[in-house]
Amino acid sequence: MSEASIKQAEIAVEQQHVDRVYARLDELRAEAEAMRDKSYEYGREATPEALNERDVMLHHANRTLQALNAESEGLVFGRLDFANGDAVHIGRLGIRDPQFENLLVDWRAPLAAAFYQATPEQPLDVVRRRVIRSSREQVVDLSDDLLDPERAPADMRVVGDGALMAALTRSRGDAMRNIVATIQKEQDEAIRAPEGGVTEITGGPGTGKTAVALHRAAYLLYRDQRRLGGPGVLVVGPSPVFMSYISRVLPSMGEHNVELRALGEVLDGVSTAKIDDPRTAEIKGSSRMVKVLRRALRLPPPDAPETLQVFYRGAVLKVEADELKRIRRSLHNKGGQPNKNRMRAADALLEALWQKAEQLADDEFQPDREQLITEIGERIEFHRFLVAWWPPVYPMQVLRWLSDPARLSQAARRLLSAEEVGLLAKSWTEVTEWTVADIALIDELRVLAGPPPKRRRTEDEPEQPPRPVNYDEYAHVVVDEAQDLSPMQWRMVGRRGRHASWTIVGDPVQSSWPDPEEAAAARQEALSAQRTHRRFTLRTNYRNSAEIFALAADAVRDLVPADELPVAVRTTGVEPTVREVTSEQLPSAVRSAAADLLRAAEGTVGLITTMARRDEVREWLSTSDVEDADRLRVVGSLEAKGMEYDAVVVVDPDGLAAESSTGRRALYVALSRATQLLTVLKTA
Ligand SMILES: Nc1ncnc2c1ncn2[C@@H]1O[C@H](COP(=O)(O)OP(=O)(O)OP(=O)(O)O)[C@@H](O)[C@H]1O
Repeated sequence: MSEASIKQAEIAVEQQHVDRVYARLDELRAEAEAMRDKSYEYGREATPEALNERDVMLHHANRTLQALNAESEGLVFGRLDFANGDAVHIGRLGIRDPQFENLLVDWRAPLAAAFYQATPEQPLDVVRRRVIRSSREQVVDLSDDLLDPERAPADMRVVGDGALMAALTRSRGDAMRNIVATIQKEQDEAIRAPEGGVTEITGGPGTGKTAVALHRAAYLLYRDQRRLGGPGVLVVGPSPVFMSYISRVLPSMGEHNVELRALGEVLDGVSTAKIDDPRTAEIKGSSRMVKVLRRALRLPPPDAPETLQVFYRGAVLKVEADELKRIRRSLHNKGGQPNKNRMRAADALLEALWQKAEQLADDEFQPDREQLITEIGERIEFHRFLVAWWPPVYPMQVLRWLSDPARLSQAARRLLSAEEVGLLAKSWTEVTEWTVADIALIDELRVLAGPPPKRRRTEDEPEQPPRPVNYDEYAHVVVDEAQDLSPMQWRMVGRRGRHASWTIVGDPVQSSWPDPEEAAAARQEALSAQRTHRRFTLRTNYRNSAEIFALAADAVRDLVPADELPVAVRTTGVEPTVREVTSEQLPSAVRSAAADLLRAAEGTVGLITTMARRDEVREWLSTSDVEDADRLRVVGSLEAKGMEYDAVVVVDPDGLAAESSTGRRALYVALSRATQLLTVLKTA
């Protein structure tokens, strides 16, 4: 038999099994739907037991349906043949036949671990590992590894080679896919590491850190649904574009209950993707800001009254400016959140008024302490004074107040330079949209100020759903592109995982944060409650061709020891194109490079340029009639973090490297985004 017909015969064998799996899937789906319908009937009897039973049944039925209805593509993707003649099929779910025999083993189950861990050196009783590729319910390709030829039966057929290579050369499209069929051993070790404490996964571009982090989340959810289910897992990443890029990976594995949030979306009620210029972002992210904000909250609000004067039974009681200042200082010195100290502030003012009254007491004016405090405390004018002098503070309003350079200088004395004060004040003047860096400051202020009193709902306002107040209920937090979190962002994210276990993935070489030591200290503080730290390093770059990665690595060779850079496994024989043009020629060069790559590559084409030039480059392309422009994405260097495109044009690499103090690293990120083709356009 020819090799092709052997393969066809083996495909037919696997197709039979795949058909059985899908038939059983239909049965299970029908059973779950029947259970769901039955649970509604239970609900009609309103006894507490019946309602409770209904909830349990409904929850179970819905979860089962969610898992069964996950994308059916690639449901069965692997098979292991063991030395004792047994065989199991591996898939995205576990499915048993009515006799409870395994038809399909969930990739996360212990029995499936050998699929990822067996090697020719350590075959773990596996003779043949088979990767099965399907299109919908049809098996289209197979690829085998013969791991233990000595123990293989004589009639065992081995077909195809390189399931991984085949997966890597396929075009990627707009959304990241799951890699369950081709997870590699070093990746699997990180995915299946125990849950507790901190699991840190580092590695260069394209080593699968994001993929591994998401598969780890799916694995942990499978292992401990009870603890991690519900809103138990939070995944934080750099940008909404990135979150949308990775958003299908977990649902494709049947996991829907994971919160994915970009750094600009971590805080409820406000969401932004706007990025400050590098210098301003650097100041806003620095841990010096904690003190600046603390001091800002101690300052009197703008237009606070300077004296307090009350007429009481014929006497004028007056608390002067200095004394009011002293009272404010002593209230703050006692600690506590200003919003929780409003009653204390009222008491302190009334006490000061009583002391004035006591000083004025004579034969005719005989004030009584209790009486005075009750009487003045109930007056509307006193409440008006209190609201102006010690108002409820709202985090965003405090930042707006700091657009006044004089006020900000006071809060930032000896912490920020005059230039830094100028930049911040300017960024908060007439804000129409907050920036990603502002979100961490707003969150810090939320905690420092305490909850403001609840505004009374007007009748036509809908009731808001209850929100978590302290955000610390997550059981597991995954941080992606962790090298880019500023100290203030570490504080914000750290608050979400006070009692959680953590998976942290990143690559220090790709960092755009200028002071790594400061960020490391903030990160250590955020994770200070964690006792266990385990580390994994991924060393193989699965994204770029070797030719593309060699050029990308040149951007950082003198910044990093060579053995800290990953190794790209795929050679294509296609070198990146580097072209030099004049500034005048650049717009047309960009248009023609984009058009060339759209013709040459399937899937997405990314144009990566400086943050400052992004809109201009978009403009150049919008006026051209490039075909297939819906496959084009124009992004600034920071927005390219974590992203991947089939082909990439890097526009003005020197400008990109010069854009910030970490520009060379940003250039390394930009040059390492392409899976197939790369064009670099330099300006002379
Ligand atoms: N074992 C694998 N099988 C198939 N594809 C893989 C495998 N590992 C990684 N990939 C693919 O390689 C690409 C890069 O993976 P990923 O984005 O997770 O890398 P990363 O380390 O997070 O990269 P970066 O640091 O550049 O953001 C993705 O397309 C991913 O699906």
